[in-house]
Amino acid sequence: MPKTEASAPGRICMQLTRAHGTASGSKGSHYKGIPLSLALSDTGGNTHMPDVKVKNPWHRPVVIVLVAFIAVGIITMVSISVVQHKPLPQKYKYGIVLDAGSSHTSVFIYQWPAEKENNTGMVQQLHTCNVKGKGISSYSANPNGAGTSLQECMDEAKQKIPAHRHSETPVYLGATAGMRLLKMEDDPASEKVLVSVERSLKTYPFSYQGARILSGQEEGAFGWITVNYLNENLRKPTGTLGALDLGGASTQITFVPQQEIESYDNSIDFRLYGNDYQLYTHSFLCYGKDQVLKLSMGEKLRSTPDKTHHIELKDPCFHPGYNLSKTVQSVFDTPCMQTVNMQNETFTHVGTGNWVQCQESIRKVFNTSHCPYSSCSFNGVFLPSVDGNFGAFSAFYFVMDFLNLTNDSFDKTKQKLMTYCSTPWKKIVENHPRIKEKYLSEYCFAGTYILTLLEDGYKFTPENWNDIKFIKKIGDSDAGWTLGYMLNLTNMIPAEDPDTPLMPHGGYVTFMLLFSLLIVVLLLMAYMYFRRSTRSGQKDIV
Ligand SMILES: Nc1ncnc2c1ncn2[C@@H]1O[C@H](COP(=O)(O)OP(=O)(O)O)[C@@H](O)[C@H]1O
Ligand SMILES: [Ca+2]
Repeated sequence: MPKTEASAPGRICMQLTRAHGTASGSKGSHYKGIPLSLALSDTGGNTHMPDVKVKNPWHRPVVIVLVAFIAVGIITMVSISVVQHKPLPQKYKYGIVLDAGSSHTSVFIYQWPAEKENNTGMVQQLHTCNVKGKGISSYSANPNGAGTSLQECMDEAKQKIPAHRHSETPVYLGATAGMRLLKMEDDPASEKVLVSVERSLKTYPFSYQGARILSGQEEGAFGWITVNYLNENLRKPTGTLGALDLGGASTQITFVPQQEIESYDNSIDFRLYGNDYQLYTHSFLCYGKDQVLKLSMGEKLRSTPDKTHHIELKDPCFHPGYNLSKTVQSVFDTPCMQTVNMQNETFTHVGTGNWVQCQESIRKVFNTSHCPYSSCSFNGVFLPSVDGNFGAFSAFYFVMDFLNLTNDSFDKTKQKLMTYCSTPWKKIVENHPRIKEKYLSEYCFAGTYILTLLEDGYKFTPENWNDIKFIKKIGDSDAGWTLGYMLNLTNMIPAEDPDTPLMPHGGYVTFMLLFSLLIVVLLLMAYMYFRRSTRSGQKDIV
């Protein structure tokens, strides 16, 4: 883990204190006029005492020069320390992370002040670019296309980052559930896609650091680090924010639980800024919203009694009046479920817009029949009881924001969803002419899935529903795993709390100036005092 640094201002302050001590010491050696008293005792009872004129030692040029030197020395020292600690014109460093998701790839450019990389909240998102087309896992049949697809956004990154910083700017690509599924389905194809994106990223003047598939735990943990870093929770003793991420192919839940974590796979330990955290995290592969839609449609197709004739799939999660011919292949082209043999290659997807039935059908994708722990979410996965506030981002936010459900009570959310799902498709299209019809048609399903996942899956209740904050950004930065991933790989989150300067720069400079002025004044006062006392001594002698 990264080093901690001792702060320079502290060291300089120490030197100054010592310099002060030396100055008073040298003053002491001139005090009391010892040579003078010795000369007097030597003269004893000599009655023919000559008219001794003792010279004031402070008037000796050497002493005056010495005092002047001390004063100049102190002033020089303070000036150097001021210049040394003057905030330089802000220099930024940069980092690039590519989020290769199942549905699409986004390029994130981060920047941070070069001298403050170990402080929380210092790294900010400078720019994002959405790669045109689908996610890299969709290029399994044409792997070279995956690398080429990144070019436009990477060219943009070259423009956004100053050229003299290019060579030191790290670039990381992290792929999530789409690539996890492709790896399961066709390992060589997933390797080819990774090689293709690697080759493409290496053609840029940045410092290429690797392209890999993140594990579900990493995706959850880095999302948690991102939201807590951005909220500046990590250096405070206050509580942390749980993280809920919903993608197209997987979903993650990560938080600090109150109870013991009963399964090893769900536990991650961190030491950040001197605090220990034990996180609970779980990633449900195949439970992203696009895969669950396939699971739920596949289930409906499977349970159709007559598979020999053209199937009209009546779907309560789609709006009344929605009617579209789809291929069977488009539902079963996933390793998340087994294919069903059907006579026809297509079916008609017909919406009926019934929220209660929609939720019933979604519940079927959660297996709650077994739980080897004291409590489970679904599919036999351990889940401690959810505790504290949660940030829900990615598709959790996109869907709930579209449905205008980011600030409602649980009951109101349910009620509004019911009304929305039963709204005729024609009206929905009329109301949202600019939104892609594929997205638009799926919001009823996606909203219902989110509610069901949070309530039935994660056991949120109407009472703690509002502990979930649907968020897109914190400050200027998107909530998501990418920032946490980069902070970790660049060692920007130290295990121990970095030393902070004793006082802010302005205060430090003022303190140093006042302190050295005080020393000069004291020296002058001492000079005046001893001049006077040596004069009166001379008078006594004379
Ligand atoms: N504006 C939007 N409205 C609804 N859904 C969106 C919007 N933008 C992105 N999404 C969805 O968010 C999800 C993002 O998932 P993604 O990160 O690609 O996958 P994963 O994290 O599972 O690898 C996808 O389901 C995508 O369709
Ligand atoms: Ca994602």
